[in-house]
Amino acid sequence: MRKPIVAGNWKMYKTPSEAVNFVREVGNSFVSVTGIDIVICAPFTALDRLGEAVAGKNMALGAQNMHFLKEGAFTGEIAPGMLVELGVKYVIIGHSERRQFFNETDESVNMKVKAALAAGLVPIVCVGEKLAEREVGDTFKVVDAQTRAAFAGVSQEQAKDIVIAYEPIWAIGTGKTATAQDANEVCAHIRQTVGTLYDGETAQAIRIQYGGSVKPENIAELMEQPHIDGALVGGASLQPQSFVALVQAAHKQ
Ligand SMILES: O=C[C@H](O)COP(=O)(O)O
Repeated sequence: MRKPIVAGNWKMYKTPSEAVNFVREVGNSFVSVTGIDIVICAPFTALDRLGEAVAGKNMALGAQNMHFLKEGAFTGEIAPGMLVELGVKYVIIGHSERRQFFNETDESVNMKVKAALAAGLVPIVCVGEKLAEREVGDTFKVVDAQTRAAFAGVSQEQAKDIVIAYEPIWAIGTGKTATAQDANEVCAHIRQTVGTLYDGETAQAIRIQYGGSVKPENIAELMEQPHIDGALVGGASLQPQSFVALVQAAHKQ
């Protein structure tokens, strides 16, 4: 039985004080919630104060990116150990916005996945096709290649800890969601790919989220699907009431 995971990806929104106010407004909503992992992936600048704010609130902290080296002369970059010291548990790797705007490649994604695992962070690895790729029927081919590349050189034991987020790029921030059935079909294919890389047990253990215009209104149907274990949520995770509603709707499944 895979534990569901709902993660908010705040992208480049919220100052540190806005982030702390969010947690204050969420209050104790999640304190007695069990059986689901609840994660906030905040901007780097908010992580320190958030670490204190979420203590005892049953929310884990995530970052949205990191460098693959432990340290070095890389102006503007953040190393895995810097995140660990702030109490960060998860890190999004290879989000399509980073692939599109910041030259993230399958190779750098793989290096970051390995570095995150080595540092004790749980990578949330994003895969997903562009609209043009979907239209020519290449969805499976694209997610298959991205998944294989991301897991290259990762041991079976480590692979089980990785979370994959399937995010069709055309559904991000557009209000267009893949149908729950279509999303499930792609997640099933990703699971199958993991199975060919490792084995059936690993494929069954790995958690796969869907992302792309997820809202409190559509999360339940997505979570009902057998291969969807959670959601990576952008816009709808920014308001406390909406985030609480997302977790509640996801948790009923
Ligand atoms: O990481 C989150 C995704 O990019 C989805 O964003 P969205 O929920 O605003 O469509």
